Amino acid sequence: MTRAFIGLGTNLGERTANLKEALTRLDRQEGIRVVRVSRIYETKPVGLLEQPDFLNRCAEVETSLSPAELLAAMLRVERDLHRVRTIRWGPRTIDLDLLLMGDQVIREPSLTVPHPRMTERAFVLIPLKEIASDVVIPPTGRTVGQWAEEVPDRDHVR
Ligand SMILES: Nc1nc2nc(S)n(CCO)c2c(=O)[nH]1
Repeated sequence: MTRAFIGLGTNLGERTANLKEALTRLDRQEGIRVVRVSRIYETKPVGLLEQPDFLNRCAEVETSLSPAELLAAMLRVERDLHRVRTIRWGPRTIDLDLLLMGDQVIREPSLTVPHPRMTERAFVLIPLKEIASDVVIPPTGRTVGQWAEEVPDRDHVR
């Protein structure tokens, strides 16, 4: 079993229901068990600024799947929640990002773990710190809590 961390985001439709449904569907998948979740945070959009505020949370899962299988399961949940990939960085019903997969470092065309932008994102680090403050982000050698201390725009996450 591997301990993985997933970032969830939504800024379209019934946002709270979208987050709840995504976690329910993830937990139902063979080989995935949701073991812990952060609370939900209201966050200012990063990237395309002219869009609705997001709700973000992070989840810890225990999984027997490979990283590619876990990512495929996450994409199925996005599709089932009618995630339409239209405008890059634009509004979405649900966005699932694979943040950490144990202490693995994966650099493949279709899969980069840890998530390449997670150390720059308050909307990831603040919720993640709540459930994984002492987890080290490879290969940086620094913990989620340490990265969260210095990430910009912490006040954009409430
Ligand atoms: N606050 C916030 N801004 C975002 N910009 C993008 S793209 N996303 C989607 C996640 O990559 C988000 C998000 O989840 N939260």
